[in-house]
Amino acid sequence: MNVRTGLPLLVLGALVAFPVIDPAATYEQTVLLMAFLLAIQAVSWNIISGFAGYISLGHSVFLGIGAYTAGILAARWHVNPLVLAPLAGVVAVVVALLVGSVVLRAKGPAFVIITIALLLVFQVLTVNTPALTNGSDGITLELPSWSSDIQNIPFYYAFLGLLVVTVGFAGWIRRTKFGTGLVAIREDEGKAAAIGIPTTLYKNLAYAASAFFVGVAGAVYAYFLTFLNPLGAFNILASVMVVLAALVGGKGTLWGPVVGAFIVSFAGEAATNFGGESQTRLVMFGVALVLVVVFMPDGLVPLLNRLVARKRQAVDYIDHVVTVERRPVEPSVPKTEVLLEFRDVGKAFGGLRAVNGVNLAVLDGSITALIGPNGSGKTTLFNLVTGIAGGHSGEIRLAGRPLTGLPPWTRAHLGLGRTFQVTRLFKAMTVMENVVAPLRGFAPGVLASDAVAGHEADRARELLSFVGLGRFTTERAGALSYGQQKLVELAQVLMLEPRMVLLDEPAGGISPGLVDRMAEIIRELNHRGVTFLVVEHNIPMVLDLCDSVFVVAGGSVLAAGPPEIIRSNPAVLDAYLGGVVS
Ligand SMILES: Nc1ncnc2c1ncn2[C@@H]1O[C@H](COP(=O)(O)OP(=O)(O)OP(=O)(O)O)[C@@H](O)[C@H]1O
Repeated sequence: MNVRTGLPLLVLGALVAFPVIDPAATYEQTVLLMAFLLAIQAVSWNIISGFAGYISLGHSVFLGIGAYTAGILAARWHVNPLVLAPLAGVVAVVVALLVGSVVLRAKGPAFVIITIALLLVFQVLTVNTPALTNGSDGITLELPSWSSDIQNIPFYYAFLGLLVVTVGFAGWIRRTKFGTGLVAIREDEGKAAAIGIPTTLYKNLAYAASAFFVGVAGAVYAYFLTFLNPLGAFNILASVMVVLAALVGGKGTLWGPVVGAFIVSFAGEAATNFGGESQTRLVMFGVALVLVVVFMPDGLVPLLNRLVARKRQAVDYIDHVVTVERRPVEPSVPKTEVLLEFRDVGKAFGGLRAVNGVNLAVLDGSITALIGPNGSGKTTLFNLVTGIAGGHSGEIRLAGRPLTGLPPWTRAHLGLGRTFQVTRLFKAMTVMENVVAPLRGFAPGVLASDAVAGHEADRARELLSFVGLGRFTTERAGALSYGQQKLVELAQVLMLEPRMVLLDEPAGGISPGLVDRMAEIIRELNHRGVTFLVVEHNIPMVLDLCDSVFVVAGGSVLAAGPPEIIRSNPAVLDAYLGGVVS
């Protein structure tokens, strides 16, 4: 057993034993159970905000919803609120799904503000529905059914048990394909969609998953308090504490929110005890938030992890050298069928016509180039094909199927892969995680499957060896050289088993040796049946590699044909190629 599993088990053992050893320590039990409650919320918050990167500043809204669900029903049905706890969790999930389908369309600061507004909306709702909630007078619940001798001990174990389950749940999510998808969304949502991850569904499920245990805990909390009112149940300070806990410990990590919740709870308690007035607590949280954001933006757990990793790196440092395995390339077969077609496609950004009546056909099995001066509309055409940009005129078809209206992930599932001009790997993930992240299709079973396992992991290893990076699987993607990142991005796209790959400047910014390797890989993949549309400024490479070339200028196709013709076309030479063609 190592420190990572041994330490939590040791702490858990001590926490389980504590009330047995000292049953009369009511105050300490209360402090601890409040820390457990904060940790349950912070770990849950971490699913939507730490993993997926959507910062919810009003997350304790689900605590209030769980508490009110249990409070209202317990008062009406005269049942123990603990029995209603699972139902409270389900109600929180239903609210999260309903609310999430609207609020998760917003991103960044807009989403943060909406989540605060949500807290206030529920506060106003509970005040203004007295028939259901007893309005601002609140709901008084029956006292716990057990003897006052043991007082808080059942609540202590209920919250501790819930915390263990919540941590287990969050840890399991992080290990699944769903969890990897959430981290991909956090790192680069557009890219995640382009590699087949249905981002809208993932975000909604993450929001719902982050609400369940908070709702369950809300029901237990209602019984613990035996009194509920709108201001207490939908409290902004309680929500800020959840965020602070996750930030202090390290959002996005499994244990960070737990560690942070204990630190924040104990510090808050100390401020209340020694600070004189309750305002001390507010000032302290405000100052702590600023200090954490400025000096420890990643939180405590990642900081400790980095310190340990730095030591380790000094011992087993690996030299970053790409080994190139040369493969024979046979002549490709003639192509006649159209795979990708643009029919009179136009796209304007305000008054600027970036793409203007483009007609273009990429033959199945070909390597087709799209060249043109900077700003001529090449990347915009790629964005229209992959669905990153919409709102165009005309029609784009893949294998005869119109792509209009399809989200980027469905286009990826149809066999459309794409690399980016500036590589867009998920830099915080390992090379392996990056390569297994794409989804070739979506079925509910995918969500729960292991992120890095089985056939997919084997295939990823195979692809990484193919591009010459087999030994970098455990390396963080951000630590690789730019050229290596380009190759990993290509391996990532190949996981989609694409029919067609759009390459945006594959040779841009990489060393001459890697340019040759890249051309060789493209040729070999083409020989295996992959069709390419390549945007590239390295004209000698393009003319050598491609079967046909489209030249665009000012958003329109200026010339098209095989490389020999393009090489000698006076209009093309004039507009673009100049002296670079050899
Ligand atoms: N999101 C956007 N909003 C406004 N204008 C844009 C946007 N994207 C592209 N443009 C403009 O559209 C035109 C075409 O840009 P695009 O990036 O497609 O050209 P490009 O041929 O790919 O250029 P480069 O070779 O430099 O990458 C440019 O004038 C650019 O400024």
